[in-house]
Amino acid sequence: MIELENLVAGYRSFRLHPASLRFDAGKLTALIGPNGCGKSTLFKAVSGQLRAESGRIRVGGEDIARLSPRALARRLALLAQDNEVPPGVTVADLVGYGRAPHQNLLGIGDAADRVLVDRSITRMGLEDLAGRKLAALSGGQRQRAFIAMVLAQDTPAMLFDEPTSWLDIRHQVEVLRLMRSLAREGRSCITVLHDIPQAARYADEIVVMNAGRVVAHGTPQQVLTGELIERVYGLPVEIHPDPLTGTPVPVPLETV
Ligand SMILES: Nc1ncnc2c1ncn2[C@@H]1O[C@H](COP(=O)(O)OP(=O)(O)OP(=O)(O)O)[C@@H](O)[C@H]1O
Repeated sequence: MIELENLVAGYRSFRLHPASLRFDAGKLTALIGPNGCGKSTLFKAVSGQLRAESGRIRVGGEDIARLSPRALARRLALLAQDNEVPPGVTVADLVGYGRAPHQNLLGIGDAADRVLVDRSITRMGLEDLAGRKLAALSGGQRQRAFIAMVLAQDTPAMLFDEPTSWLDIRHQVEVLRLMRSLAREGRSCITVLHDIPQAARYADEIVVMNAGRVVAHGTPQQVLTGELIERVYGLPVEIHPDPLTGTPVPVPLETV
């Protein structure tokens, strides 16, 4: 479980308004909101990359301010939005880095680590690319390698910042299904998504942010009203049911 209690964090020119939220284990939550509203800032605070100015963040009941970076990395993994590609590193190396927080200080992994690395590579369909250098991969292949690294970290809490960007439609669906099954395994999973129909289909809950504030939190049916989408995104929409799942789909009121 991830709990935020009156969390304030940010930069000189941008600050999150005090946020109190609970992300339960077993649930996939989608974090949505316009560009620049503070979604990545929230993730940076929860993953310890950005110090909270006030308030508390608990992961699995423990205050992250009291955890070492290594101890936090054994509890929470983050797929960042912009991942640097270290030169010379192969897919298998990168996925192996996911095990680092669990290994001794010499970085020596055991058989169980290797099994997890192999399983993560397979789960992302990267078997044929395992020996290839990241720098020589396409954007989508690289994104899948970074997701595999998060899988190998095997933490009870996982944050994904726009995991479907760069991916073709089949790989998008696979990643959405993967995040759901990671949640069903008992983890707290939170993902930033810009595709609202996908968020509504796959997420158990949706958190909506606007201008640094959490403005709604609930099930897709509860949260995704035309009034809210128009207020938050400044775009008039009509809500239609998804033809397969019945979940809400905002349709912009504009014809080409
Ligand atoms: N390192 C930084 N230093 C100063 N300001 C920053 C920094 N990173 C982000 N910001 C500012 O904080 C605000 C929120 O940015 P953030 O990246 O959290 O938005 P976001 O909701 O994730 O946006 P997007 O959907 O475009 O990814 C923006 O106004 C941005 O310019």
